[in-house]
Amino acid sequence: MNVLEWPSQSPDLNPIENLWKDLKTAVHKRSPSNLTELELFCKEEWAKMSVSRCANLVESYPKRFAAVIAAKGGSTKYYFMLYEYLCTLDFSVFYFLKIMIIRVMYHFAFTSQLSVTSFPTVFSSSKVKHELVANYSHLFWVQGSRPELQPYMLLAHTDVVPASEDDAWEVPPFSGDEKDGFIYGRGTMDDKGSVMGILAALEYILMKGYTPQRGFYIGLGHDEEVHGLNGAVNIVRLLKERGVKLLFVLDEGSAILDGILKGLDGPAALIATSEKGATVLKLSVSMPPSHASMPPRETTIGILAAAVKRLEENPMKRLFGLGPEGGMFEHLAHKFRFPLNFVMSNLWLFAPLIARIMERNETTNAFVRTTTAVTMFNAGVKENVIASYAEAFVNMRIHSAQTLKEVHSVQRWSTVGDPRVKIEVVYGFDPLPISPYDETSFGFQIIKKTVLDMFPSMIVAPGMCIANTDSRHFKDLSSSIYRFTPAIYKPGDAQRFHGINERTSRENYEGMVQFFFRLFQNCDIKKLPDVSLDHN
Ligand SMILES: CCCCCCCC/C=C\CCCCCCCC(=O)N[C@@H](Cc1c[nH]c2ccccc12)C(=O)O
Repeated sequence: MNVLEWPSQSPDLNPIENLWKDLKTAVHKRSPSNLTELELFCKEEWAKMSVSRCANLVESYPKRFAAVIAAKGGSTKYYFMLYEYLCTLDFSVFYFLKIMIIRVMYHFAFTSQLSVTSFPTVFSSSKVKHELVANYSHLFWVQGSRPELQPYMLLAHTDVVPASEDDAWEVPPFSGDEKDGFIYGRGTMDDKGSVMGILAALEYILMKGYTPQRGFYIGLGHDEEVHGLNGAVNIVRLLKERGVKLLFVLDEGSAILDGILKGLDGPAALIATSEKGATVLKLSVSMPPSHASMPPRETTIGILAAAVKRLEENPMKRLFGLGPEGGMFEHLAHKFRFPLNFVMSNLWLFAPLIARIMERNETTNAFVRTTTAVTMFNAGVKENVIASYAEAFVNMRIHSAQTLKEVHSVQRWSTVGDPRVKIEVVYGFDPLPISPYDETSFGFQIIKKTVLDMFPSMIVAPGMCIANTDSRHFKDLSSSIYRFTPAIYKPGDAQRFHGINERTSRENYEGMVQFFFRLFQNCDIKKLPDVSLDHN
């Protein structure tokens, strides 16, 4: 891995300076009267900063960069705009913000350079066209020798969710250190492992002098963890403008599960043919603030907490067997131990019983229903003031047998059930269509063949992605969207996604490179392999 220098600390080049200005102005307006209030207001105002404001600042980076080069490293107009604020900032109070933004900058510095030196053949080959999209996402076009063949596309993303060194990681989360055969670090599973696997495989295949017959695209998004609205969405826009239609799309979202589905003997490669829908709701309660010595019978916090508790105590209805997860378990049925094999083969009868067993575990519960997760709760400004405002964010993942509209109405009318709780929809989309997986589905069968080339006795079945991926933005470009990473996950690994000790084994990483190396070649085969889903 090519580790770059830290980005310049020039104020012209650091978007943190603009955010500090915003923060300072906002906090100043609220006139904090002591240190506690100052800290509180800072945190509240920081939480209010919009993603689009940050994205705009980051997007202005190339302009600033050009201005600094033009000034031969000297000051630019950007510097003078910020200078007065810089002079007044208390660096100790803002230290944690600074660290956060430096990390973001470091990330962008890495992704925008994308290791040209690590993949010299990729970046110098006449067969590969590389372009930056929305400044930080990458689009590669690898030209095939037979332009009449429809291209396919591989997706991955370079951005990650935050990780804190205070969270008891076995090795620092941004070190990329190897321990006992595992590479640790934020992003190793989600999703820098795929980025590196795809690029390393491309590097090798080009070095080998192989010319693919079927052209393909590689899209590496930079903002998947915040919905892909700049990266994936703009890649799709570009491809649409160019009239591209894709034979299939392959993204993260499922894997080889070994021991995660209880009762299943041996590992199973689950190629997800769909993904759940999602919605984020904001619940809020407002009332006039008052003195803590004369509390009203109910407070904003109490009302909202009760609504949140109702949401947690009343999960959405069981839908197991009514979506693509039904097909998944039926395909796997013969690999389950008795009596589960019999039960799984007869979901029409036993689905309600299996649902009750599966809902006991948080990973398998996600296949049973639309899930409800209360992820943020903010309220109160002072310990002796009755909070005038309380808000909670609820993140729901919608089962394929339900719609966004249905979920919204259930929450509004039955579960929250208190008109004092305002419900706003922050974001939402329906479950994704189910991609084909029959014997004539080129994408599915080629992915399956590639898995079987590597692991001849592996059971391969259509699966279901319980989270969300950038591939959902590609549904107008292809009806064959698959989510699968050739990594083997064991019990405990699911908790490493967005959690602590995210890691990938050396074997998984090697497997990733091998998989894509073989996939590039398998996509050139003339006739689909004669395999059916039941033959493994
Ligand atoms: C979530 C992991 C479950 C683990 C299950 C165990 C099996 C592991 C097999 C495969 C790996 C799954 C990979 C999932 C990729 C998830 C990518 C991701 O995290 N995307 C975000 C997108 C997102 C960001 N904010 C929101 C808000 C609302 C909906 C979606 C998103 C995500 O799904 O959270």
